[in-house]
Amino acid sequence: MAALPVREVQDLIVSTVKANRVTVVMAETGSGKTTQIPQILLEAGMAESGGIAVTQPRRVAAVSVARRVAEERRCSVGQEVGFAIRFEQRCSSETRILYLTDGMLMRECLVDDQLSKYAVIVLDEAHERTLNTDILFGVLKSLVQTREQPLHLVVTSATLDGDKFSSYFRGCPVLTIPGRCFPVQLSHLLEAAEQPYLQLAVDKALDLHLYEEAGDILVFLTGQAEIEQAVAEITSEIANMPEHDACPPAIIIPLYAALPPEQQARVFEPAPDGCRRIIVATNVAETSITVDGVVYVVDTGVVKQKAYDPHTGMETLTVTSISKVQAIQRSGRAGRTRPGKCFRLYTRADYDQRMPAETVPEILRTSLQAAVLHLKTLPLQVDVLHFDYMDAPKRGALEDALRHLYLLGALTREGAITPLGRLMAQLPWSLCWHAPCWLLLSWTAWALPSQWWPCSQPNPFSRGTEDPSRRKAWVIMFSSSASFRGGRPPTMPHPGAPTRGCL
Ligand SMILES: Nc1ncnc2c1ncn2[C@@H]1O[C@H](COP(=O)(O)OP(=O)(O)OP(=O)(O)O)[C@@H](O)[C@H]1O
Repeated sequence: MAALPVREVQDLIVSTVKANRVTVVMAETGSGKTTQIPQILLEAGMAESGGIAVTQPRRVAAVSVARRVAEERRCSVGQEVGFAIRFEQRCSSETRILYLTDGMLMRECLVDDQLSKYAVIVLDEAHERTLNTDILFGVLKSLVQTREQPLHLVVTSATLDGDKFSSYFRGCPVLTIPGRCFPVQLSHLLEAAEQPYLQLAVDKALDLHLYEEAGDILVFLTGQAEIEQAVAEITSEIANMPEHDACPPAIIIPLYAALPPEQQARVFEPAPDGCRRIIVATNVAETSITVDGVVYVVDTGVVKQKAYDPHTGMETLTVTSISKVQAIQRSGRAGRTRPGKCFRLYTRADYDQRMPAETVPEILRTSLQAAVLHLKTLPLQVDVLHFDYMDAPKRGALEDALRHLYLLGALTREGAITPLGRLMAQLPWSLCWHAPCWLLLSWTAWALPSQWWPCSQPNPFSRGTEDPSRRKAWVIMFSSSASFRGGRPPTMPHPGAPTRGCL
């Protein structure tokens, strides 16, 4: 196989990264940004004074890419190449290239705000514009200027606005690398469909399975319930095909973030001979990952995304149209190990006229109170009003968020986070539920007869019992049980414990 496009220009990449504190690299999906750039920089001796960290917006990508690069470098994961995600890290003092989620890199700042373990940080899939990535942009932009020991930042994506990124990063160079691995043939619906997208996607997957040549199929849907329904329908349709249709065997594989890691890993296991895999996934499969064997992509054009309604103050997960950037990323899951085809279940006019060019950054579609609380939990002393945002929220809205958090007791008058604020940041509920919940809790605590209290503890809120430490302990106990319902017992170490022992 010919060299990947990124390898063709490796000398240019090395000289540009060495000569600049920040470099933006744009290259087609599958051209080798995630797997090759860190190796190129390692081979050029750029990991001598520190390691190379490569951030990924999703855990599944961090793990699968680390495995691939370790395979290419003929080492075990955890030696020269490692990964660090919530609850799991495979790295050691030998590790030079570390793939980690952007949340994990943020938590590294907890112990070392200079990130002194790293000589190079690659912010991959920068177009995703998660809250964490946007904060890292601001933090690292300042760190590359101020850190004594040189730090190089590389920002990569197939689909970002190079000019905007360059002007944000003080006019840094933008390397645009041409060429892709294999061609991907795109097709759109000729006219708007009348069926719901779920039905369309199931029908398309069955059609491809029956009539197209060998190759796995990747179908994009929006969430777990839909995926389970699609998996059940495809499985039952294939099982009920009349024998004369000579339907070949197929394995149907779901993929979504809430699946246990060992089930997610099934996506990377090759199909048995003569068998086709049909993978039904959320946008966890949209960027970064290579699923060897995928030839056909079915793009429904929708995604489930966090949205904030300023009128109700509620955050909701809403099914909404993807952006053009996401459509390009989805089609880019084909054409990585062989030529591919992408079937878009929407018209060309929809793509041209209805789809937004880019995904709205998370900071602009999330509750600002939650975002500000998140910023305040960081040890970075972020000044939320003057932080160097790439797309800054309105100042008035930031001030409202600060005021509201102060009224909830999450911040002090000076704007510092309180212990209650830290608890609130851990709870799995939308912030708009906190005030009623705390009120209900206080009322219950005040009203309950003392013998009903757990473990016959005296009621810390009852009249006459004024022991503040007991009161605090009970609040912590209550909050802990709430956070446990969110899936993580409070006594466990924080999932984002930094990568101790790595590099
Ligand atoms: N697990 C894998 N199995 C087989 N081939 C792989 C695997 N991972 C990567 N590759 C090969 O390496 C190429 C480069 O992958 P890489 O993830 O570095 O591309 P990329 O430019 O980062 O893509 P994207 O923009 O989609 O993240 C792929 O196109 C594919 O040919």
